[in-house]
Amino acid sequence: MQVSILCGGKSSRMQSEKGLVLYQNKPFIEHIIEAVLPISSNIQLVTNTNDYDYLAYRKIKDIIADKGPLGGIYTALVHSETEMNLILSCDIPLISTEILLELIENHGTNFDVSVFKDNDRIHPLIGIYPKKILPVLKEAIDVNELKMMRFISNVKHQLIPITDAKRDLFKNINSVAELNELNTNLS
Ligand SMILES: Nc1nc2c(ncn2[C@@H]2O[C@H](COP(=O)(O)OP(=O)(O)OP(=O)(O)O)[C@@H](O)[C@H]2O)c(=O)[nH]1
Ligand SMILES: [Mg+2]
Repeated sequence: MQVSILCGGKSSRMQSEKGLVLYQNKPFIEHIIEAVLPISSNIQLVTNTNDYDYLAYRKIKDIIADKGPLGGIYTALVHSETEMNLILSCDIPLISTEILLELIENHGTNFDVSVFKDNDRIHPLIGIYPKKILPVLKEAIDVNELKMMRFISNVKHQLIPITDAKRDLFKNINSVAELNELNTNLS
């Protein structure tokens, strides 16, 4: 299974490349790769900068620039060699192999997209996406309808519930304040 990590955002809240900020002295991206490796070493990073060149995984640039995570997923799927794809954002340093396996194992074959849902929200950037949804993604980009939630509602999708106890694993860290809190509370 192809795994794609989206590293193409503007990091405007973090103000430095989000995938490379440190949690427990290790860049976020390396935490994520570590969680992924027991599942697949077929990893590609969707990034528009050279900041990730030190990592020995394939880097690909957004085919259509500035289309947000949806555009990143589009690029990931165009380059993917497998029908089924695990898509991850670069700002989830607490993600674990176990929870990713839970997603993969619960992905029903009669659904196209599978994403986690907790009590508050859906997590579209920890998800299973098939190559066959590429035309739907392209259409969304063409009409500039870039909201992930809107996109998901337009495809056959499965919401996989997660318990409150596991919620922290999904924490996405967007700002310096959130990063400081993470490093203070959880290290
Ligand atoms: N490839 C690609 N990934 C993107 C793009 N925009 C956002 N992402 C990724 O999508 C995930 C979630 O995006 P955001 O939380 O909005 O990240 P961001 O845009 O870098 O940060 P903000 O500027 O603070 O919103 C992160 O992994 C980003 O790297 C894009 O245009 N291209
Ligand atoms: Mg953003």
